[in-house]
Amino acid sequence: MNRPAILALEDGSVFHGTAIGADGQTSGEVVFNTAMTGYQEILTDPSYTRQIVTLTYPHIGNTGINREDVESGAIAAAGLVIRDLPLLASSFRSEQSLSDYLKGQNVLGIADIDTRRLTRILRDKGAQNGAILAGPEASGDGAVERALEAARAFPGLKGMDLAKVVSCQTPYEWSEGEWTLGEGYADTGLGERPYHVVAYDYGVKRNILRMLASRGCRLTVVPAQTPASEVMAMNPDGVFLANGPGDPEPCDYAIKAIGEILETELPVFGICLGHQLLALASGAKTVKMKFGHHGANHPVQDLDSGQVMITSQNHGFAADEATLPANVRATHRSLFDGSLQGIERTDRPAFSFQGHPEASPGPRDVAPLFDRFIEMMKARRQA
Ligand SMILES: NC(=O)CC[C@H](N)C(=O)O
Repeated sequence: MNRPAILALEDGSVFHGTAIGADGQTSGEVVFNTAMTGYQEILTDPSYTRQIVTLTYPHIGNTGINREDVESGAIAAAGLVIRDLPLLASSFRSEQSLSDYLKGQNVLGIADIDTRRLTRILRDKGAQNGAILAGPEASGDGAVERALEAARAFPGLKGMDLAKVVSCQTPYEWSEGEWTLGEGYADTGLGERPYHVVAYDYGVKRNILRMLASRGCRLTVVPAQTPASEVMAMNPDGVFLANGPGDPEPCDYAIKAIGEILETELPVFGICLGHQLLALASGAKTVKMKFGHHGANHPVQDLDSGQVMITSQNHGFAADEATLPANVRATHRSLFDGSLQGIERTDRPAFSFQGHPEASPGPRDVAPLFDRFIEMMKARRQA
């Protein structure tokens, strides 16, 4: 039996569809993602915390759910919006249906709505605060009004510090990711993995940790609010700044710690929220984008080589190129809207990227950025 669901937006738009996850109510910022694959990675990306994700590709759930293709331990998105849930999931790796997965984690989803109409609204008006009601909540008198009220009650992501909310609470070591001594990774005689990297967990995706580990890094993952002094006391070869949800600007603890780390000669590499925080700690400003970048085929240009890379993206804020101080250089730009996609410090071994070099939706064009971080750590050690 179909269960009803309602999606309402702050602008008054209402969509009636079918519940595919848990019953109840959820609210968040409604965004759209244009990737054709990767719904598991998207749902479990901690950067989607408090966001309701609309997938523009119409058939979602075809390959079911497996245990491996996850970026964290649980679904992070506040809800899922799709056009069509196939009746059958088919893959030799599938262990569960998308619908059961959502229900099992008490996450709401809505299907059978016109996601093209929804996406046009989000593109024209910008990301909207919204709410989903599902099951008994979505039927009967006043359901639409309740949904609209819940959508308008969501305060919006601007000013919301979520990095410290989703971060790990205690430090842990990470070593998953096959490491073989490859060309360019000279054995330093310091054991299996030669570089010790402290990774700030603002909502880190597991494949980032795997990609660092597979390049010879021993990782200590630390909570978002760890002071710089504690990180320095671990005597790392480099510091990694993770991706994460919410607005970077209110993360004052992170901006302060990164500022202190930048006073040393430690190599620093940031991805997404980590990129925005490196920019803020260097004196630049960040802005909220209209509808952000969420997809798996965004062209980004390397400003030095002129090369264009196909990249995965998931961000709603951006570092503002016009505010970069003299010691920060723009290295990458989006060819969709010209927004800043990468920076480097001219006075420090520190750089960052706005998109997701760890993602591999097909293209792996940006993966060499991980090698660049390794090279920086190697150079420091040889200096
Ligand atoms: N993926 C991320 O790290 C996202 C960064 C930040 N929360 C944004 O929306 O811009």
